[in-house]
Amino acid sequence: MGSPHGSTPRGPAPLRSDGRGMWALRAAVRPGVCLSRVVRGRGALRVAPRLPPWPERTLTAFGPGDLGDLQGRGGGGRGPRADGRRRRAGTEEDEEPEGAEQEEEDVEELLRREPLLPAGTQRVCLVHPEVKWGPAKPLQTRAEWQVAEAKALVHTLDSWSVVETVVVPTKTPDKKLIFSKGALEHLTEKIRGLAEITAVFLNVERMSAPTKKELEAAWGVQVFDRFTVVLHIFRCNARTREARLQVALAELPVLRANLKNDVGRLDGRGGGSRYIMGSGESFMQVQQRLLKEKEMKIRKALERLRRKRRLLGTQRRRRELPVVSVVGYTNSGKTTLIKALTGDAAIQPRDQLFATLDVTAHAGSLPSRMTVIYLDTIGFLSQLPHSLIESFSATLEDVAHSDVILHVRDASHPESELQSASVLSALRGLRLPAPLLDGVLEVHNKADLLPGYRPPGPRALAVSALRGLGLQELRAELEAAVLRATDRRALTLRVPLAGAQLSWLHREATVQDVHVVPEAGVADVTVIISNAAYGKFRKLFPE
Ligand SMILES: Nc1nc2c(ncn2[C@@H]2O[C@H](COP(=O)(O)OP(=O)(O)OP(=O)(O)O)[C@@H](O)[C@H]2O)c(=O)[nH]1
Ligand SMILES: [Mg+2]
Repeated sequence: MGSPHGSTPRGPAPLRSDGRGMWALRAAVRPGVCLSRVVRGRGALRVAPRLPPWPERTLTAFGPGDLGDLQGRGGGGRGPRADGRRRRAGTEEDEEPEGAEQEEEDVEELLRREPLLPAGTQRVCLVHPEVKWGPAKPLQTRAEWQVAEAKALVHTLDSWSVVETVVVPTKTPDKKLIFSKGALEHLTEKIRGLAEITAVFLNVERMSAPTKKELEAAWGVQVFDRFTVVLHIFRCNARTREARLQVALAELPVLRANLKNDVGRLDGRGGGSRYIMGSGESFMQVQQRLLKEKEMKIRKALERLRRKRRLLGTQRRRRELPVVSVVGYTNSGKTTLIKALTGDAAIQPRDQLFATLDVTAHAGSLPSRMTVIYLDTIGFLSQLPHSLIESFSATLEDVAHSDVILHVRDASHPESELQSASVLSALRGLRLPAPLLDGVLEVHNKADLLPGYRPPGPRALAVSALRGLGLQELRAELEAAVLRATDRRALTLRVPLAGAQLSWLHREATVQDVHVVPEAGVADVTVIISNAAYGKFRKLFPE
């Protein structure tokens, strides 16, 4: 993406989840953002966003960041479609295969299905198993921050609230028996006594189906794990078609587990293994087949979208606008920083987890007036199952194809180091090209909350996106990084007005500014030029 003038080609980066259960998500360019014109040179880009109603709060996402997508297509949800269908004549897009229309309708129908969790008010008792000792102890995180993050997840959902929090020591949060017998009895007594609660949020990554069944029977209310709650948030916040499909894919393991539970219940009444009349299939087999078919449909629809995105990526590369992916832990200030760097008044950062689920692209200019595209991405969160990451993995491809990665850290957060380690570990899991990973720029945001703050290490910059502090330095650093990554330089060259240099530069480079000095018969020309072209220029026009 955006690798002007012969930068190193980068292959697609196969994705894998990292070992820490970190994840990230990218969806599609926000619907309703219009890009009027994209060309090289100055003043080329104008973004006129029309915001859809945003959810109250976001974690992070990566958009395809495709300028084609900015052209009012953006994708699914409430916006115009980004569904892989042929839209414009004269592009490289393939014709839709026969029957695609019907398939699209089937998928739409499938996406209309009921959410996993019931709509409406939930008064939640948050149960946090605190690992006190043993190998499962998280390396750095303290219980209160895990609890705070879990509460923030719950409060992200409309009309959900945490009415009670219980921290229970455990040695084995990932096993079927999460609690010791005594602890479970004590907990059950407590939960049974909380008449006002409607559900329990057990703050473990993933609960097995038998554990869920057992706890629900003991406590008399539904029990959700972190995976289910995050999935529900995604489902509520997903706007684009791609995000919705990815949520549907991520839901499948839960549906399969629920099916086993349901059939188990039926079996208890002697019904689960009965054959459906005449079909030769048991109830369980029919349901499994339907889920398999659903999975195939979703995967096919996603593949169509991704093919489309790859094509658009090729088109964008031709337009030669460099791309900066802005990544970071949720709530670190990514969206606020992009707003500050681009002056895009329509961007609305929210103090809420997973507010940014759909990736959006925003144009901004750097000191030499070079236009860059900032991709706002979905945030990272620790302790989420790999299957969730895998479902969303394709949406991270754009980060692998960007020119520079800007890692935004919340320097004021007590767990800033841990968050940073999680993000870097997730980025490593994306198997990004080495130069991209090595060149990650780090900004320590929210410096306004830490008077006199100096970031440790030479490569980090302290900024306040909210107060506009440190942005000049950041823009200069970004420009240097973009030029490095795209193998170009920004120069001001003095050329004779009578010579062929000026027209050569207009042809072979991006002329940003021409300042004529008539009395000397020369012009000072500011250009962004590839190193190769500059070599040619010097050969043709020696100093
Ligand atoms: N004090 C202070 N607050 C900031 C700063 N930057 C962002 N914030 C606040 O931090 C909160 C989160 O900001 P966002 O820009 O939405 O963060 P994000 O990283 O995009 O979050 P997600 O999209 O949810 O991952 C908002 O309430 C911002 O006002 C800053 O420099 N200083
Ligand atoms: Mg955001």
